[in-house]
Amino acid sequence: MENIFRSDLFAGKTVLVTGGGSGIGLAIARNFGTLGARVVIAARDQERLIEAGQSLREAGIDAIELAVNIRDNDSVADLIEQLELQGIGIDVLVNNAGGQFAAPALDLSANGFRSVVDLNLTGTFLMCQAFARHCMNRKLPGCIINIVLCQANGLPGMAHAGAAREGVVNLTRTLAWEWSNLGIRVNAVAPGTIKTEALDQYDPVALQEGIDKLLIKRMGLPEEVAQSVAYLASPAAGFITGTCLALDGGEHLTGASPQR
Ligand SMILES: CCCCCCCCC/C=C/C(=O)SCCNC(=O)CCNC(=O)[C@H](O)C(C)(C)COP(=O)(O)OP(=O)(O)OC[C@H]1O[C@@H](n2cnc3c(N)ncnc32)[C@H](O)[C@@H]1OP(=O)(O)O
Ligand SMILES: NC(=O)C1=CN([C@@H]2O[C@H](COP(=O)(O)OP(=O)(O)OC[C@H]3O[C@@H](n4cnc5c(N)ncnc54)[C@H](OP(=O)(O)O)[C@@H]3O)[C@@H](O)[C@H]2O)C=CC1
Repeated sequence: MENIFRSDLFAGKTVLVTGGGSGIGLAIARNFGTLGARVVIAARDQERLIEAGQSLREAGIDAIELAVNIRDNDSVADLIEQLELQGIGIDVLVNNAGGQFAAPALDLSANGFRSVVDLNLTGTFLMCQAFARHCMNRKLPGCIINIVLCQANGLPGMAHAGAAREGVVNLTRTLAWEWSNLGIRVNAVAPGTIKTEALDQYDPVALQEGIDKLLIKRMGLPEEVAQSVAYLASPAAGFITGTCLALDGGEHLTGASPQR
């Protein structure tokens, strides 16, 4: 996909992408790297992360891999501490790590519900808070982009994820208020169905039914998410905060993918 941005747009900036070792997160990291940024990718699976980092370096991108479990506050604090010890300042945080499993609400165990909220909502909050403290230490502004999930019309079959992601959208608005005086802009991007390997865990028939309902009848591409994120992090979006951009082929109008 053609990149519409200037190749030195993020020169001198460092971008941290959680879940940057795969799928959408890796596309986001690659895009920022192509636009001149140093990128830090962080996730749990170190083997996959190192492979992703190598692929970025082979493309001439300055990339660093670090371990993090965003559900664990100590692990989040360790990540930031390691960056600060290495003298690396983060300018842009992309909270992309997340996920869920499909299950009807009646079948969800309390622990299953909790684990998805813990990952997507609490984990995102912990990363945001650690980043805001990092910005305060540096006395520099920052930018947060939270990747959520198209949930505007409810999310049948994924009640835990819908609730958690709507929570992140509201968190995005609240943090935009609270941290405006720190010069931190906070926005979200809500992708619909995006073509990544992670979709293999979903029923292909349910996925196709969802796509058939869209106004733009195809899956989105990770690179399309990456370019929207780059826009929101760029000076062109300097007057935008507290918003959530739907990137979903119209799914926020037509409704979510059908329940299984
Ligand atoms: C509708 C069509 C849409 C079709 C339309 C679909 C559009 C898709 C758009 C979105 C795409 C993506 O997000 S793609 C991203 C894909 N990647 C992922 O989703 C992976 C992320 N998943 C995870 O990280 C984890 O599995 C996560 C869900 C957080 C749970 O982590 P934990 O380590 O806590 O997991 P565990 O300890 O094993 O389990 C905790 C509890 O959750 C329950 N649990 C875990 N996996 C389960 C499963 N597959 N099915 C049932 N229950 C499960 C367990 O039984 C436990 O409950 P008890 O037994 O009661 O203890
Ligand atoms: N593909 C799609 O259609 C859509 C995806 N999304 C969202 O976009 C994001 C990326 O999805 P996609 O690339 O498709 O899927 P992936 O499964 O490839 O991405 C999820 C990433 O999150 C990381 N991750 C999961 N749990 C944790 C954790 N506890 N701590 C740190 N990192 C974690 C994973 O790495 P690791 O396992 O190594 O920790 C992985 O890199 C997710 O939040 C997803 O829900 C939203 C809408 C649609």
